[in-house]
Amino acid sequence: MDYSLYLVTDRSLLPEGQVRRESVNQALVGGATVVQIREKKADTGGGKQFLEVAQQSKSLCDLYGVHLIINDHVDIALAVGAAGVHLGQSDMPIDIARKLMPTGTVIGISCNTVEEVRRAREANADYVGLGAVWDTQTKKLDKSPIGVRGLSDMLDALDGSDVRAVAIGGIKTTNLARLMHGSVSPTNRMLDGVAIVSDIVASPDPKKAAQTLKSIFSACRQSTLLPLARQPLRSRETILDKALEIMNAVRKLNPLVHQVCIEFLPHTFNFEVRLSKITNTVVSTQSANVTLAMGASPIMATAPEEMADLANISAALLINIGTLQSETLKGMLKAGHCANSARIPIVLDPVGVGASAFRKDSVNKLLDIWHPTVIKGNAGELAALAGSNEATSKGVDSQGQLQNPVQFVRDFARKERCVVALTGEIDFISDGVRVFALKNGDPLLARVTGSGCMLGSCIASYCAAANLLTKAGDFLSATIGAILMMTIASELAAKRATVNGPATFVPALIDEVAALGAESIMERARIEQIE
Ligand SMILES: Cc1ncc(COP(=O)(O)OP(=O)(O)O)c(N)n1
Ligand SMILES: Cc1ncsc1CCOP(=O)(O)O
Repeated sequence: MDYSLYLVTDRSLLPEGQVRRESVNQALVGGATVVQIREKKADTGGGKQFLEVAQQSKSLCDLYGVHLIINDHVDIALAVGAAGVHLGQSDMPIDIARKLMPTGTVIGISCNTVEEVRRAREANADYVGLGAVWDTQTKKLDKSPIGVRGLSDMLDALDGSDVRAVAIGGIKTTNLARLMHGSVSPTNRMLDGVAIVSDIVASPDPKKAAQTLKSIFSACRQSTLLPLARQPLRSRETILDKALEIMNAVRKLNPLVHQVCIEFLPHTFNFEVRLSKITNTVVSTQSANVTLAMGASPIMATAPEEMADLANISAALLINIGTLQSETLKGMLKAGHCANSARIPIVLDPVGVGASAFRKDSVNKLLDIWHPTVIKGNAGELAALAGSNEATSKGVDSQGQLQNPVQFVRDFARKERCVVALTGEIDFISDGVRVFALKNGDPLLARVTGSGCMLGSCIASYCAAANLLTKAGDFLSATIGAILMMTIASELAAKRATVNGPATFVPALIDEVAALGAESIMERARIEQIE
């Protein structure tokens, strides 16, 4: 059975003038691969009404060779010869339904926790409906939404089994790509399908809605989600060469602030990058200045209304939560979503995420809606995000150490499916396969506010350039390159005769960023490939 686009019906959501049969018909033309009859209104109207809807749907599905599933009612499934039933946790147990239904019947069950997935597996369910992923208007939820990243552990619990998995709840064309990216398990297990109610049923054009959902689903399964292990492995030298190539490209970016479009002149590599930044207000001048010093062009903007426009003219997005407020959070949600749609890299700097529940909830919300390209943080921040208590945050600073930073950074990158940069005395960077340790940097970096935020700006600028250089940007090299540039610039700045301490260090650092050449990087880079 092909679970990819699993339509769940609900006629109470039909737009005015639309009839149920035609809505299902259009969804089937658009590519729905399974249809589940879930008609709560017909349910309360008695078995006869539900039976009629099920019979009508069965003949329609037969026309398209698509499987029909009945929600909750084994008797109706039997009566219409449906391919299967979908059961809730408080419905008839799977083993009893299995006894009543003919051999080969598909039995699916709703799961909201890893434990429920384990039980479904033991009970030989054919598939699990994982949800609700997000809040939904279609049903009053009695349990909290799982969120995209929660799905990954549930998929992991199915590893090595034939049980298929579909996600349900709040899934729309606008968040499907994030769902597909963010839910992949550490063993590369992906969703087999997505179950949709309102985004198809309530649409004025159910055929188009189904087509769009199906094409996003297929594209995500085929391309973006190539197992990490299949990515080419890279040596230390190759990574450094690539990082230098990106550095050289960044050095040639035109620094004009008023440039509103991206120009790419391949023969000279003299292109202009506009970097859209939602950043904190403590260090925004410094962050803007370091961006300019590198050659990129910053735009500081937070209003949700302008995010779509900015994503179209920006080459990268930096999200820094240093001075997070409810209003800026809305802008961040929208900005990341628009950046994902425009396929520009997003760098997330989760400043002090472990310091308050508001920050933690907010970052989890962000990561449930959009997919970051790079997450950069200190041990306390990344531990808080990964749910580990090995290191903690004191305000925005980190306290305590990670026992095994190499394993931590690799596993976290693998889980989030992005590049992770763990900053500290030694910086560890991983794409989930390779792990690099960088040992550059002057201690003065830790004595001034905003050096981490400036680093976020550098990484975002390098990712912008990497994305412009090749379609599949090399964000691991870009992150390494940016960290090397910033930390080596700090070493050179600290040596300057004019630098007497933290206050004189910051302007010298920005000067060194502006002046730094590839030779200094080659000479000074202390980079080691650990894995
Ligand atoms: C594919 C899929 N997954 C989950 C559900 C929810 O089913 P259930 O828990 O039985 O809740 P109700 O549908 O009865 O509200 C589903 N229907 N389909
Ligand atoms: C039946 C069900 N079970 C969990 S969420 C949900 C409804 C999903 O509807 P929508 O796709 O409109 O969010």
